[in-house]
Amino acid sequence: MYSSILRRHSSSSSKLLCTFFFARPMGGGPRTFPGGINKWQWKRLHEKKAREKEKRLLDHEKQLYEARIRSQIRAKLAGKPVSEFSPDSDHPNHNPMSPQDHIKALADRFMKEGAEDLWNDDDGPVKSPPLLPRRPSNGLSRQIEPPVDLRKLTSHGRSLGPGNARIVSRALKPRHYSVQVRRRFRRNESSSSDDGSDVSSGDEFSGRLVDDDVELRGRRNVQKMMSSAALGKYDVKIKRRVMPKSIDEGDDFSEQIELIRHELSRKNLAEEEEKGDEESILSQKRFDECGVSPLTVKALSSAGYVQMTRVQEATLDVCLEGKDALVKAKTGTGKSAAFLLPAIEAVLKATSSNRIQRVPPILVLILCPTREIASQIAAEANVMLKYHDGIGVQTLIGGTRFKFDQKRLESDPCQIIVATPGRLLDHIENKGSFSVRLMGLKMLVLDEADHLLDLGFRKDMEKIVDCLPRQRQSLLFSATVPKEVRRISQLVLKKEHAFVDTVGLGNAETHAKVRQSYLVAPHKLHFQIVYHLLKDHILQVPDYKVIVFCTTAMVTSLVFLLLQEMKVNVREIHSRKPQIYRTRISEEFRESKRLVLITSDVSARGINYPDVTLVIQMGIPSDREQYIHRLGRTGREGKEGEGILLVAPWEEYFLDEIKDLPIEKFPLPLLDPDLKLKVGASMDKIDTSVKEAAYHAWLGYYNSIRETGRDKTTLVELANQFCESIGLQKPPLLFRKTALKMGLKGIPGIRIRR
Ligand SMILES: Nc1ncnc2c1ncn2[C@@H]1O[C@H](COP(=O)(O)OP(=O)(O)OP(=O)(O)O)[C@@H](O)[C@H]1O
Repeated sequence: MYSSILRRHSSSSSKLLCTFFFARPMGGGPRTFPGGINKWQWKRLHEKKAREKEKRLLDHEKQLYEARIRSQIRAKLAGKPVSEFSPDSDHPNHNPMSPQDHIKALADRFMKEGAEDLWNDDDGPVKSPPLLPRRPSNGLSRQIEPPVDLRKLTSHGRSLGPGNARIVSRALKPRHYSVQVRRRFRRNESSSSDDGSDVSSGDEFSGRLVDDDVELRGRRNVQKMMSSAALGKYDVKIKRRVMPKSIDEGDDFSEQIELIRHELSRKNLAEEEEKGDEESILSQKRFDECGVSPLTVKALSSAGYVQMTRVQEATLDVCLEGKDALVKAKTGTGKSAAFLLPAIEAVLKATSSNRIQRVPPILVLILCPTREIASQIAAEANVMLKYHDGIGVQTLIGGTRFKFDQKRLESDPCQIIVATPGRLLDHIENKGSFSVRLMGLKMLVLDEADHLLDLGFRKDMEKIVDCLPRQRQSLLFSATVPKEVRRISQLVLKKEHAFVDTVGLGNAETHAKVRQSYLVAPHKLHFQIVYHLLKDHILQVPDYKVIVFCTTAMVTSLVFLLLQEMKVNVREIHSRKPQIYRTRISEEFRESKRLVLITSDVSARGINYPDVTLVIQMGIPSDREQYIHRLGRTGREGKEGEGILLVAPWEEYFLDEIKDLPIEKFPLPLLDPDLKLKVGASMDKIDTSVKEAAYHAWLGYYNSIRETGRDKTTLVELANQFCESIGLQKPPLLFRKTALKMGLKGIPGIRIRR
């Protein structure tokens, strides 16, 4: 209604204005115009006509342009100079052209300005066979595509858009593309291409700084270059490239073929080398070239570290510049040193300004999800600080005496703190002076960042971040960065942070050198299968070192006792063990060989046990990320490893979450008939209280997983199957309160304690 009133008002006011205008001649132009229209209507009419004329001209020009391009292609096909042809030449000569000219014609066509508009689906950018096959076929048409000439064609100094680049040939090596754009194309092409040689020269593993903005621009570019206007039927099809027999006569191609062969084998070799390089975690850069303190370099080299790993190389510059960063790199690739190096530099920088303060500030705070990781990082920091007098590192972790922490903080006020969130909060909330010291913080690091930003830690994290100064640098590191975490990371990071992804979108987050498989078997066979797998592995790998992950602490304890009973050389680590015990076992396992560690998820992330040969996961992990981190305990530092996931048939749904990873289904092994009796006899020796605790924990674990916890009746049935498999006659009693909390009260099969 408002708009119609407005319209009416404006038309009446313009009428008024016109009357005003034409009532009094203003000296320019007639009052009335042909057809009795007024000046404004006349003006609008002419503007419209001018626009239409302009459009017609443009259309005409476009047609001419297309015709010109077509005729040029015909001309090149005919092997005549372009100038000889006019767009409407009546007798286009389709003489066969030389192979070089043929390719040059193609390349030229796509290098013309606006050529992206000439490409359409008929040209088959993705589906068409690559111009340079790995092995040249016998057909001459394929053999005569010397990459040397193609490179010559690009040296015209013309800028190729990525869209063109994928078409012209990978042999063109468009070095001026940004890494992320090239990667995108390689990924797109990888499924259809058996070549991919050029694009893979973009280091798959090497650091990729993906500024969000740049990423977006890259994507827009791609879209632009994928324009779909067409050359239609005039386009040069691959079929036409077949060399007519006549051209063979008198021409000796043997030299050229030899050249191509040589070129291809050189390329294949380079590819192999690159592949080998990709699997190595080390980069070409040395620590003494990277601008960190010589004392740190000295400490690193005395610990045997000379070259940086790829993640270290990719992140160091960004971190040293003081930018916030979110870093994703595969497990076991040296992320700890990647954040410790800039952390030490931050301390050096802050202490060089040398303001003597009564209470020295904490300059770097490193947060980790488990005590083991915190201790490990502090140990690594101490190695790097070997020659830095006056710089210290301390841990604040649960499981130790709070008072003891306080005494250490007072007697040795160090600049770097490595902490678990819970204990850190205790200090923040209980000791005012600690919060004051935190106000000088320069750098916050979150190791295993996705886990720390997970629901379990989120509240603590929010409280901690609230107590920190806003003017600080924040670094987030993890091997897995789910989309949701990227969003939540804004809680800690500045908006304009860098995202350094050394894995690369679409690439597996696991190591190629780690063989992954899964077995599906009913619960009652799980213990027998695990024993069989261990025995088999121990026979095959003399220096074996195996980690078996269990779903919960109490199930871990049960599996440990069972395997110990069966004379396997085992140790256990889980959250129900005292910290001092955990630390001792952790150190023992780190140093040793020929040992099996049975553990819960406390060892899933961040812990560096060198040379683990096999990781077995009994039952599904809580999510995809946890699977990757557990598996990441093997195949560290670019070494080989193996991972086996053992699931019950109803857990198979989880495989969907990891279907993009290179995991294969293995058939069930042939189990020794005596094994059932052996397992049964050993199980009988285990205390019932351990089994009952395992049942409760099992129920709690699967109840907490969205997919399995939904259908309570099925869950309880499955729990009772587990119960049978561990040799319990009846499902253990549950406290009413617990059953209520878990939503299991009244579910058939649940027994409530009276
Ligand atoms: N520059 C280097 N040269 C040689 N070895 C290195 C280098 N940097 C780190 N390492 C070693 O690589 C191993 C793995 O390092 P680290 O534990 O930091 O990996 P990570 O990426 O943090 O793994 P996770 O994701 O499991 O936490 C360690 O043994 C570490 O000492």
